[in-house]
Amino acid sequence: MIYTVTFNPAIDYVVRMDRLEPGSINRASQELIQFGGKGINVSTVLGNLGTESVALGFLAGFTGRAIEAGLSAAGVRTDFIHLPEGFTRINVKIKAGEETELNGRGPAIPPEALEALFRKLDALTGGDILVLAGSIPASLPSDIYERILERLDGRGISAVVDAEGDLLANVLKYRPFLIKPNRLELGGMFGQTLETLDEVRACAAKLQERGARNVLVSMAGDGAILLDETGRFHQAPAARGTVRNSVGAGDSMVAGFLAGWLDSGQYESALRLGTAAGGATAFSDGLASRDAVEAVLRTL
Ligand SMILES: Nc1ncnc2c1ncn2[C@@H]1O[C@H](COP(=O)(O)OP(=O)(O)O)[C@@H](O)[C@H]1O
Ligand SMILES: O=P(O)(O)OC[C@H]1O[C@](O)(COP(=O)(O)O)[C@@H](O)[C@@H]1O
Repeated sequence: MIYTVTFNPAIDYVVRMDRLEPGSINRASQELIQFGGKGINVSTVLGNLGTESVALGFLAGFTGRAIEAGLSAAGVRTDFIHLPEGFTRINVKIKAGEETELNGRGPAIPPEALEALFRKLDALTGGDILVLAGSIPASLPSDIYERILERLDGRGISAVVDAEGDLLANVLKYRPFLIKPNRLELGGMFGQTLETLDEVRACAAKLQERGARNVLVSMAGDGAILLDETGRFHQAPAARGTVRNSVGAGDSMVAGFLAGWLDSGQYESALRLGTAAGGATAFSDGLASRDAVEAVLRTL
């Protein structure tokens, strides 16, 4: 079974307008709600592709209840821990020519709730896949992903980590099956702005040397590169289409990659389905549907 963990889910409130003027009243020409947070997006797109998963994590308040109801209406299995105080954040994504994002902090996660998550993770067994994705609320220690992988180490569970900075750097020693930084996040880990593909490849190789088995670097409209565990580089140009809303494109790529890998055991096919899912989300208003992914696949 695939389990996704989202420490800091979010309602993504996506608004479109011609122009954003700071300091004045801006009115949206279109608005849309997505039940998000990185692990949740991965579960949703996996479900759309016909691959079952269980979404784990923490929810609070009315926004948390809305996410749980929305996921279950979409047929996604969930097993969230409900926090006693606060509310799940609302992340505002403004599309006004360029994209501006305002991501909330999220509720505090008390030690008992964290312990409850650890107990759920203790039930995972060999062959399971665990996706740890997204930021963590400020109340948690920054080594939390590391602690989870330490606890699961040696049990035959494949980890997928989509996170930034130290959250990602500190798990590499546990040999995660897959990591998926985007180009900006990858460069940030080395204090560099990555301009050329050679620079991207060199940084991906450094993360593999530190322990990651497969390194998938997404580069939005410039596609992605994969350094697979055999040391081979694969390059995948982005799909072509009209971009509508790229929120969740990276998570969709992770979902497509996993579904493709489970189906074929081939990295090339996994990357192809990842590229199609990422593109299909970028070309849709919400996350990629199965039909949208299949339509993009036919163009690759
Ligand atoms: N503008 C786009 N055109 C086509 N494909 C895109 C576009 N944006 C994203 N994608 C696809 O989705 C993948 C992940 O997107 P990216 O924006 O790099 O991830 P993240 O959301 O994690 O920053 C890309 O590698 C690409 O395949
Ligand atoms: O946990 P973080 O890093 O704040 O990111 C959360 C945001 O990322 C998203 O999961 C989208 O991520 P991607 O665009 O990178 O795929 C949104 O749904 C959510 O608002």
